[in-house]
Amino acid sequence: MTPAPIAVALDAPDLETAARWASLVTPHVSTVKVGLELYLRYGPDVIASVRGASGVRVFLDLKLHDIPNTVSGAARAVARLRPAILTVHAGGGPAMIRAAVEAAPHTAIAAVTVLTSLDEADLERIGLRGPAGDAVRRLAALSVEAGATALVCSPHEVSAVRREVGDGITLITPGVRPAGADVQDQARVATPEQALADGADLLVIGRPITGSPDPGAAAAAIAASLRRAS
Ligand SMILES: O=C(O)c1cc(=O)[nH]c(=O)n1[C@@H]1O[C@H](COP(=O)(O)O)[C@@H](O)[C@H]1O
Repeated sequence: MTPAPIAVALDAPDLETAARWASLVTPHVSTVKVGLELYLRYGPDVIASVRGASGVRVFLDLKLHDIPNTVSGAARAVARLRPAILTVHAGGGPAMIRAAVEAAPHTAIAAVTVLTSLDEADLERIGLRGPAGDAVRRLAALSVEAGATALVCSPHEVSAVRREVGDGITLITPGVRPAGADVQDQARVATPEQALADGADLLVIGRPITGSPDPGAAAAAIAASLRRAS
């Protein structure tokens, strides 16, 4: 069976747990995501550990955000690990995004538009007035112009972003919760079925899978619900 278009966020406190989660979910999902918690603790070795024997695609979510020269060096430093995807913050601007794209030519640079944990009151406070969708579309357009081949947005904006950037750009949506699941610190959420129907290419799902007593079964259940819905 083809693995589902899901990146399981391995936000684990230790490498053993992350590697265990990765091996339990990889028959069911296409990708695993390594974020700041694991990478800052274990560094580059974490990539080989979670890739394991299966060779699953690894999404390295470091959300780089600095001046272009610094991001260029950082992207070059991790490019040798050959992650399939590397995140940068779109708010770093076009020159920064382009620097990452040029420094990691074999990795898809994914620009994070507006974090899915922010609601409109938060955006107002940080000076991004108006609907979240407006900021997301603006950041998406500038990121693609700067060479990003993937974008991260919430499921709420994914159809508008698809209209903005067209086909050929990978749209990645965190903020995904199965019906009835706790939204925790996410603000702009939808179900996996809805996110996919609205045009997402890859769903980032963490705690609804890794917080389950049986992460393999939780991943398999979401993958099956996506197959039924498609
Ligand atoms: O870049 C990301 O992956 C990301 C962007 C964003 O806007 N929101 C967001 O939640 N994420 C990541 O997606 C994952 C979501 O995890 P859960 O909320 O546990 O499903 C976390 O690893 C976040 O770091």
